[in-house]
Amino acid sequence: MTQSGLVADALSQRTGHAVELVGVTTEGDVSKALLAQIGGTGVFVNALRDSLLAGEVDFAVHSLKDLPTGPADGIALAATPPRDDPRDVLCGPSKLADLPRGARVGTGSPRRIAQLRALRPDLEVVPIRGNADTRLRKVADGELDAVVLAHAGLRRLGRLDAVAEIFEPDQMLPAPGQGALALECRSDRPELRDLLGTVDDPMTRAAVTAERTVLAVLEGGCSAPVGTYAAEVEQKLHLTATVAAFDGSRQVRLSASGHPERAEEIGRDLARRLLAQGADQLMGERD
Ligand SMILES: NCc1[nH]cc(CCC(=O)O)c1CC(=O)O
Repeated sequence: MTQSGLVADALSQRTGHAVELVGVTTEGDVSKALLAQIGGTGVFVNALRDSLLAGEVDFAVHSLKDLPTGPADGIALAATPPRDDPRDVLCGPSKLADLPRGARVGTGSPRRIAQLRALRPDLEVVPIRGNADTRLRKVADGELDAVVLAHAGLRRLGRLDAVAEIFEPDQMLPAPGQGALALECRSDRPELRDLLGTVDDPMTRAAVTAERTVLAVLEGGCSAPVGTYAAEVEQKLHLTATVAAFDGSRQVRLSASGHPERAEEIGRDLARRLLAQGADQLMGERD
């Protein structure tokens, strides 16, 4: 609701149209199952798309990283607004290096677990679910020593005060699409698509296209230990991607760059190079 409100304000400003927020509860909001088990199949997305197709709402705002990589029938990606900070953060009493040996760190994301274990093999990683406030409360209550969350989500909720450390992409590569939003509408509404397109940012779209193509070629969802980060460097799109063993013992990490218009090709080539270096074997391993 918070991020949709921000998008509604930006759209009203650009187009002069009033935007009404309609709350839709998704399976991802209510299910207690770990995202590593139910994620990647659109649990935060499907109910919103059903609402679009039923004509109950005109457009939907998603966190782009929650979108499955495959296309959806009758649905168009009308805009990717300028991306927020894509990095992951540690919330707790200290930076990662200063946490005591064996500290309990909450995250259910195989990508974050694998990269955390590579940085600090001694930590006890504890799977958690729930929204950001629920997770932060577990630290405040002393149930956990720290949690890993996305900077973008915390910023939108006004909870950056909880951040102890921002992970640079060379320590922890974010999820494909992290920090970016996706505006979807029905593909049979070209005028609406144009209106929504007023908040589109082409460089964000190029970056998330490259990142999500890596994930698609690796056939991973949000449960895959795949980290990516693409950004503009000297007018080129620079992409880095990693596949990490779940126990943190090994990582394949590669980079590529090219013209932003070739984002998909850059992502596809990088994914193939990762596979050639054993990425598929790393992805198949659990514990
Ligand atoms: N899968 C949960 C999810 N989906 C989007 C965000 C917020 C960050 C974003 O918009 O990319 C989060 C929470 C998190 O990862 O901490």
